[in-house]
Amino acid sequence: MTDRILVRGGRVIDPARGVDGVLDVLVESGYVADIRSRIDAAGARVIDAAGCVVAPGFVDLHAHLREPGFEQKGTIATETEAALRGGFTTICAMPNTRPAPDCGPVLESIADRFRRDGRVRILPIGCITRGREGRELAELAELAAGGVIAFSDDGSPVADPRLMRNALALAGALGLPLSEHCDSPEMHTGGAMNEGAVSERLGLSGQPAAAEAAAIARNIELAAAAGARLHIAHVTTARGVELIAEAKQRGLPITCEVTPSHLFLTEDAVAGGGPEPAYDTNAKINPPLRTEADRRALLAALDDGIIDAIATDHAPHAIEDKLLEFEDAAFGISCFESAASSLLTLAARGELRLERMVQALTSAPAACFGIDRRIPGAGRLEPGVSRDLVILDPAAEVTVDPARWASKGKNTPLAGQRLRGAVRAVIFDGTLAWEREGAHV
Ligand SMILES: NC(=O)N[C@@H](CC(=O)O)C(=O)O
Ligand SMILES: [Zn+2]
Ligand SMILES: [Zn+2]
Repeated sequence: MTDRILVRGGRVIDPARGVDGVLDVLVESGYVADIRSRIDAAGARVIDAAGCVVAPGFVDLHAHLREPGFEQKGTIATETEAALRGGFTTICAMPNTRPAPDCGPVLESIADRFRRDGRVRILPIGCITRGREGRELAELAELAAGGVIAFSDDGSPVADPRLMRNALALAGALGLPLSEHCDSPEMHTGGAMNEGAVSERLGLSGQPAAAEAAAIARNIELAAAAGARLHIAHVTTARGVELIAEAKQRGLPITCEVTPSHLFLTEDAVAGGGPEPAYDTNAKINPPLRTEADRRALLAALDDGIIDAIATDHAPHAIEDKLLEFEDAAFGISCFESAASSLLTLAARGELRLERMVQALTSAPAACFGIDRRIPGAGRLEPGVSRDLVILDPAAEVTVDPARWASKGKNTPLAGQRLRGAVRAVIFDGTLAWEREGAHV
């Protein structure tokens, strides 16, 4: 049985089709059926969306689901339920699992689990190298035939430039993008956080901005030589953005993403808000939270389209992975369930345009990986084709409460923070799949 739902009077933002206005949306028989200024649908369940934004279901290019191999951090069932609550109805799963999908049979077994346990649509990303070890190429052709949407060794940059060159050439020949975690770990001093004044004050080891910029520059050159599509995962530095802008100016098929964490937070989160350094391991992420100048450069680049998409890099960890000395704690922030609220808070502050935010969460990521060709209607609201939509309440006042999250990963530096704006409801596959209750996310 499918729902018949009338979403009444919301501000419908569908960047793919240039729609932005107060409209009614009728969902029926599993699809977005009609979008017009006034729809009468007798018998339909009515959701009054006045004051709310109605957008396509969000598309995430970068998420860590942890299963198989790290089920204490998260499972496909828990993390996709978290995705759903966050408004993400189509997500790309990074391959740093155990086993890692580096050949057809492993991919097939993981894809079976996705189909069985996924609460949202999951597109697998295949490894670049065997076992993600950076020594020899994975079975890229087999992975492409098995349906991967892209290749990545995320978490482990491909260090060997010749291997990277071969990977780009092969990925290009297979018509798939390669998403690269751009970093040069040999430039780090340990690398627990951003290298700079804060790391010095806290006595922590650092990752210089140059380590990201150098890797971005190298990978742009290799992609240009190979004529391949390169997607730069989680860019965090002002200099990285400049290099990407220049590559795009040259007409190279380079795309990139930024995380809500790097748009909303800076390295100061590591030290906490108070007078005493807090060494908050929940603010430990790779690449690290950077300076306020970097954050402003990321917002500006997102605004003018140099940064294509917002991707969560949702990285759940078990409590014991974070209850360690800062240098020993795991990297990563769990953020499916807080992403929309931190971005809407930026919009409320005037730091991010709402229309651009919606675009960077929907049509733009769908275009980066060609997702709309795999999943018709993904990232847009096309009557008779699209199946998912998100209702956002930009005026909601909410407190971040990870204890109530569906995600097993409670690792967020935002716990207890008051944010402005939240996901109100999510329609997935044409049914009302989730509605927020209470003043927390
Ligand atoms: N972002 C992180 O800090 N961690 C990610 C790996 C990654 O995205 O590089 C993870 O898998 O935990
Ligand atoms: Zn990464
Ligand atoms: Zn990641």
